[in-house]
Amino acid sequence: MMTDRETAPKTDEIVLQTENWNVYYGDFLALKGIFLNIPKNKVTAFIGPSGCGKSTLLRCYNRLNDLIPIFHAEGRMTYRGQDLYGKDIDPVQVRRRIGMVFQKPNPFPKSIYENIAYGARINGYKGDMDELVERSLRQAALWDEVKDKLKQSGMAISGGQQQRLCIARAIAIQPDVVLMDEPCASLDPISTLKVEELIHQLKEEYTIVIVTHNMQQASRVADYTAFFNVKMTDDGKRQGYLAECNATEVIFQNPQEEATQQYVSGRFG
Ligand SMILES: Nc1ncnc2c1ncn2[C@@H]1O[C@H](COP(=O)(O)OP(=O)(O)OP(=O)(O)O)[C@@H](O)[C@H]1O
Repeated sequence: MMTDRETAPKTDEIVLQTENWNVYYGDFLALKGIFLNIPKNKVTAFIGPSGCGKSTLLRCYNRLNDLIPIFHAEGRMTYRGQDLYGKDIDPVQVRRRIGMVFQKPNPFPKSIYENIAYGARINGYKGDMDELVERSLRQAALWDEVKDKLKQSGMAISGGQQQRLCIARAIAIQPDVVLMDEPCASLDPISTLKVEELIHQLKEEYTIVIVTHNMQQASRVADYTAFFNVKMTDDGKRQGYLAECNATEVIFQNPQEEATQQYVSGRFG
């Protein structure tokens, strides 16, 4: 059996690193002993059965769990070598560098243009706003579909377009990392493929971590895949842990752990 320390990719430049990371909700230890490296300009997918802590870990990376009063974490999590949970770290600044796209598209009830411009403006963007809006929408592969209706509501477009608008909004503030929590869960197959193509392009500029329940999606988009699992504790609690992380083709074709093999071949989860 591999040790946890051996589960992380080592060859690439590392952007996010966790060492012996434990997450509690109240006194419930939801995620235990995570050692994981997230490499630069790659897509890392988190897969695993429900409740294994994929979203919990993802939300740790941009301090989003801070908003949950019963959350607390132990261990070390660094972003480019800096302690993400250090006393002098401003979570708002963290979220500027490490953006997030959620499962359900959540555009602001504002125009398509303002969906991009608003965040950029409150983040102090001083450049040409028209240019930023166009560039962000182009990067999100949405420009051609919305260029003639920038003043229309961002909520009056299809779900797939809304999700690409949310991605455009996330990248408009020029983050370093984009976290995606099941970004295609509410999309039709064609929109899903568009978002997957987009993820491929975005990794040229950004580091991406994606939670997905869709194993085909992980195999299509991810360079690395981390398989999380749950185990029953003696007192009957379901505790999440990182079973294995490796190059995606290894996880899908030649995993080291029996549970990974069973999960990727659809035998549980
Ligand atoms: N806000 C919260 N308060 C208390 N417990 C929570 C909270 N959020 C998550 N949990 C618990 O933490 C564990 C991990 O949940 P999490 O949502 O991270 O798992 P997941 O792998 O993303 O699951 P899914 O695939 O179903 O979305 C679960 O036992 C869950 O019930």
